[in-house]
Amino acid sequence: MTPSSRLAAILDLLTEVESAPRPADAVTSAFFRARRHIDDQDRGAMLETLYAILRHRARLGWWLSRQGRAETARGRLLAWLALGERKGPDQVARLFPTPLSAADSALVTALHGSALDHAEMPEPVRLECPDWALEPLRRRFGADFAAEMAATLVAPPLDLRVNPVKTSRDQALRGLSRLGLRAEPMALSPLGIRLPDRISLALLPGLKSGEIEIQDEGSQLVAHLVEAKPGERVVDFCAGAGGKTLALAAQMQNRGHLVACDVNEARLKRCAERLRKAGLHNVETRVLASETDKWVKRHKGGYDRVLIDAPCSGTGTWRRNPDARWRAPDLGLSALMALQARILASAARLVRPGGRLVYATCSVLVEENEAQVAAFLAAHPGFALLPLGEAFPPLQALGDHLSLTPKAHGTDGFFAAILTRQA
Ligand SMILES: C[S@@+](CC[C@H](N)C(=O)[O-])C[C@H]1O[C@@H](n2cnc3c(N)ncnc32)[C@H](O)[C@@H]1O
Repeated sequence: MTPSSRLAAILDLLTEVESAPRPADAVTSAFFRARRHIDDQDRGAMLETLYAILRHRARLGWWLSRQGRAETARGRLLAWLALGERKGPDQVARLFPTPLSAADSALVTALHGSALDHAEMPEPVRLECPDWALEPLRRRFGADFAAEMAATLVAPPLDLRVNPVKTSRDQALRGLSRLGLRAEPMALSPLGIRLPDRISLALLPGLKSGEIEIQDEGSQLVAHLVEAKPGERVVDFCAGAGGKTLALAAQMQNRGHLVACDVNEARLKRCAERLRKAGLHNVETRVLASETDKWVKRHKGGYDRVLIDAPCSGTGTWRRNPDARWRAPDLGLSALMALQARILASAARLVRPGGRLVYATCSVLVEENEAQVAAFLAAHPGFALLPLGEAFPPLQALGDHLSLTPKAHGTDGFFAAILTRQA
């Protein structure tokens, strides 16, 4: 691609991402599937620019409205070229795929030479924090609020989890090094591998063969804390497309019974496909009508381990999905919290006496995490908190709950509490 045709494609992609109600990663996958002629190098460069623009969305919007421009994809791309790539008006005019209007040229001329951040920007704009999450995040992070928000604006490394049913971590590391890729074992997750450099996923044949999966270290640790053992009966209550189901089934080495439940049938179908590819066949997928589906009542006390990876605000995923912060949770925070409490109370019935319940979210908000667990324990005296270090000694220093954040731990934001049902 010439620089100009690449910019035209970026503008098309950005326009689609901004107009579609779906997450940016889903839109980009569909975009490139429909344009197989775009090679890996161009695709990588396009994604880099797209994600840089998404990470600066509020600040670019602030500059546009200061110049009296509407916040459109075209305006944002022009502002990015001037502020982020520091291109002058002549360069932008040469590169841009369509002629610049007088207003476009005026915009680029006005912005050229300025930094992306400006002293007059309100803090939520400078930190790219949406209004709906401002107060809960300030409460959660206190003096660390700005630093934690800044950490969500740094591109994350590529995290992989090895599928122990097909290979070992050492073997996978050797394979990556033979491909000339820098890869290191993760500090905390025993099956994790981190690739610090940006690479094309096409370079990883293990993804196709099911030997490795893409999974953030925090998500791997949540699955690890379930400690599902071969031969046990386990439920993944909010299994979705199966990120953690795959990890649990692999821990069980294909022995025992794992039920992957969700209210969303399409996600469970995707989960079943991924399980097949990974060579995991001890899993039953089950569509629930709601968290109080009759199936739950019929299987009261029937499972050794239950994982609830609850629907949540997703505030822990902003580093990987920078566009997610601009989509307020569909339900609103308080309805989401009420749903989490209902799911927790209902799914807890599945745990046998002496069994383990893990409540997890990819949120960093206290309301969805510690407060939710405290309310559950107060209402369910038959359950007790198992301190993290007792379940997995390498995490002892983290306190009673797993509470990960991008700044403090270099992972996505994840929460997990381990609860045991008294025998
Ligand atoms: C955070 S996502 C799960 C992600 C998944 N565990 C993974 O690791 O890929 C939460 C899931 O909860 C499901 N969910 C929402 N409401 C539910 C309910 N009432 N009962 C069970 N699952 C529900 C959603 O469909 C969604 O797939």
